[in-house]
Amino acid sequence: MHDVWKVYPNGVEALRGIDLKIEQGEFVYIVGPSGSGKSTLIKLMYREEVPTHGVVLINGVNVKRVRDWKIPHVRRKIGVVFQDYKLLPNLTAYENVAFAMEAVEAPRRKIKQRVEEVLELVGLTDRMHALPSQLSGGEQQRVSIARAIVNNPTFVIADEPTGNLDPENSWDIMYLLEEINNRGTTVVMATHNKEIVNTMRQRVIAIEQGVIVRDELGGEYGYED
Ligand SMILES: Nc1ncnc2c1ncn2[C@@H]1O[C@H](COP(=O)(O)OP(=O)(O)OP(=O)(O)O)[C@@H](O)[C@H]1O
Repeated sequence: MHDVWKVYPNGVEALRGIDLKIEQGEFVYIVGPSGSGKSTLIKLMYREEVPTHGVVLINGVNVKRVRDWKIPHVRRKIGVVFQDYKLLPNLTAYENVAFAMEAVEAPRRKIKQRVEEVLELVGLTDRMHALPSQLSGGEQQRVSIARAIVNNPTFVIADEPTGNLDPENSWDIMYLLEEINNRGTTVVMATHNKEIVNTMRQRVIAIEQGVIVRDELGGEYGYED
């Protein structure tokens, strides 16, 4: 990101001059007080929002210049994980993950093999025919991680992935993200979880009022909440 500003239509300056480079294979936490701009920064990374000013490059592609019809092509290389999972309620765990491959028109014969592979990685082989409503929060988040990685993205973005989970399930999710990162995938995660950031030391970028105030390798959470 080069001098990135995001001003919402109501005049709120959510980001004010962000300069940031994340290399392939890094693990980065985005921290900061509520309303400081973390989600906005993350939305720019998966092209949910475009900058008001400045340049966002994802894998070398300027997201502002991407035509609408090409957005799915850019997103294919990005997996996104949300606090509230965002699974399709009428599809099973298996179908939720398969849907992400169908959306990018993966060959039918590959879908079954790959979906079963990622569901095994997240430890849900025996729950794959359950609906989201029949799964615990931790299990639902593991389905959403399987969905995020099924197309072999170059990076995974997680916006408070442990926000709705108890400590044990939160750690399970973190070990999965660590495993995904160890395989070479870049992971960017916005979080309020002090214990996780201070235990699993990684690069920490702190934002306050839309400005980067700290960027440290092996950093700490640094706030009291
Ligand atoms: N769609 C929107 N329209 C207008 N203002 C917005 C919009 N989205 C966010 N904002 C504002 O932009 C600022 C940054 O919001 P953002 O959601 O990026 O913060 P955050 O750091 O992720 O907060 P939290 O930790 O509470 O999730 C806030 O003042 C927020 O009210």
